[in-house]
Amino acid sequence: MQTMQTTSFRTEHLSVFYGQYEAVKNISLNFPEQSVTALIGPSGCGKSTFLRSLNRMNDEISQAKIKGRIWIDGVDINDPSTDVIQLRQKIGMVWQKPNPFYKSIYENIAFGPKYHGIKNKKQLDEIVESSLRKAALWDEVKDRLKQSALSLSGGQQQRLCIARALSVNPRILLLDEPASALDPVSTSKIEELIVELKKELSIVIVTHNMQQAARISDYTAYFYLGTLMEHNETEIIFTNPDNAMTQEYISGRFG
Ligand SMILES: Nc1ncnc2c1ncn2[C@@H]1O[C@H](COP(=O)(O)OP(=O)(O)OP(=O)(O)O)[C@@H](O)[C@H]1O
Repeated sequence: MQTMQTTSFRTEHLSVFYGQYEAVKNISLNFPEQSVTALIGPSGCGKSTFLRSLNRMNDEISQAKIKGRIWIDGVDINDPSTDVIQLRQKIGMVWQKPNPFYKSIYENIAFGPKYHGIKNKKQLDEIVESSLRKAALWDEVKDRLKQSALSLSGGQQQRLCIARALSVNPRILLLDEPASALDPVSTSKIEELIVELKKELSIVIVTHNMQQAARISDYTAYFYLGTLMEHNETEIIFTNPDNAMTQEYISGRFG
């Protein structure tokens, strides 16, 4: 019998600075396995900054610095010995705007596995098919794998980007408003997909859509001005939050 791979993932007193400005302040948050954690809060409160730091995307921003720790399976991801490419294999990310490579549908998915050394065509074919199936896109593209990824609709491109992230077998998926640029039908497909994917992964999603957070997440973290105001099971946050500001935000009274 195959045993489920386990992964522990958490931040400990994490702060993120842009120069002197502290955009994320001392946040300790645990991301349980096989669950979705939604990060919510008004514009500019540090959600994306926090999310990007979770797989070191902030490394690309020269003035961004972090304090505190991010632990994956007991390893500090910012330790100098951490290989960032390997880290991003374990912790995949999908952005708000679909960003497929200017390549075929097949090559978008095969790119990561090839980069990590898989050369066998049959093996690559299998990975492409299974990744597209997991992203609920296979049936729509199986007869046009050689076509450009840019020939797909926006919603299909976003599922392709999710399939691309899945192709290297991540343990964690970071999603930064993955459906905000999509129509309602594509949005509900992405939401269904997230609920399906959490059976194997831990997912962290930034969303401005309160209904979406309530529908798909197990835990919700409410950010305000860079601090974590409240974190709890989503049901509690949406029915009986501790903090009056959380209540006001989720009921649309500010933000
Ligand atoms: N590259 C950057 N350089 C300097 N400051 C930045 C940078 N990126 C973000 N900030 C600042 O950090 C703060 C947090 O921004 P961030 O984008 O993380 O917030 P957010 O909650 O994700 O906002 P939104 O919901 O509007 O996407 C903001 O004040 C923003 O102006």
